[in-house]
Amino acid sequence: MKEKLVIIKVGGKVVEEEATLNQLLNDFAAIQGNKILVHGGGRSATKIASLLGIESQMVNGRRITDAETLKVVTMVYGGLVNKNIVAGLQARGVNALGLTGADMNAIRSVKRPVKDVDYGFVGDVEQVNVSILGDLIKKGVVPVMAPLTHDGNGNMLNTNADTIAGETAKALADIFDVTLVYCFEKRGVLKDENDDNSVIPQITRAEFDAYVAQGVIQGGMIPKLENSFSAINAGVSQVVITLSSAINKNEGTKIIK
Ligand SMILES: Nc1ncnc2c1ncn2[C@@H]1O[C@H](COP(=O)(O)OP(=O)(O)O)[C@@H](O)[C@H]1O
Ligand SMILES: CC(=O)N[C@@H](CCC(=O)OP(=O)(O)O)C(=O)O
Repeated sequence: MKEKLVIIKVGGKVVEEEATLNQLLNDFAAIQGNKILVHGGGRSATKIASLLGIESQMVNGRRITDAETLKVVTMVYGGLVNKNIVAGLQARGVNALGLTGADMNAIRSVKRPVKDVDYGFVGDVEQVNVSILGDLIKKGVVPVMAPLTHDGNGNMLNTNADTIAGETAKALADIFDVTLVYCFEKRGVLKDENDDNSVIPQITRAEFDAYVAQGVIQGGMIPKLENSFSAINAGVSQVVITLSSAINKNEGTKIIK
């Protein structure tokens, strides 16, 4: 039987606020056994870019990443956000190791080809290094993964954190029994975005398509669910979308194959 592995992905709004981040780190520290934390930080990058006079542009939930923006996201995700989380986990007795995709060649990607949109320095994941991540985890190390990858030719690339979590979960499902939890500031996928009591407890692909057609599910929730279905159909045992303070509770929206 495969050992269990829990992968938690936490989004930008939670990591940017001290109180919600601290709560998440407490809850993450309480998880027993093998685990990985994948973080975003999109909101922090947008704020710091703005302070530097760089305007942010998102298309389909993805950041248009020109050369200057790439410098900002590398500093913010690989530096500020990642190291704050690593230090916070170390303070809680978790042996966290911060990684971008370049570190130990953890995730290699290819610059997204220009079709309708030129996303600039955005990477599509090609390969997750299962042996390196597996070895680290089996040694008791807890990887903390930033939403950055590399192309193997010396270039960093910006990669959406939901995708990092989904692709890492899929790759590690070869050697672990993986549970993937997307946590954010809402209680799950909602029937009415403004009503926190309207959580959809479980969702199939067909229901997802219908909700998108009705406009119930939109924006950043669409790629999050696309990543979720991709993971559950590629051998990940469980995928859940839930509130960041509920990662250890049996709540939120469960993705059904
Ligand atoms: N039906 C829905 N239920 C919950 N959130 C939704 C829904 N439709 C759209 N959203 C939006 O999706 C957002 C989550 O996507 P995103 O901002 O990419 O998350 P993250 O911060 O985790 O990366 C929510 O903040 C919410 O505004
Ligand atoms: C290519 C791309 O869009 N990358 C994302 C990476 C950060 C991210 O995904 O952060 P959240 O989880 O907080 O949204 C971005 O720069 O916004």
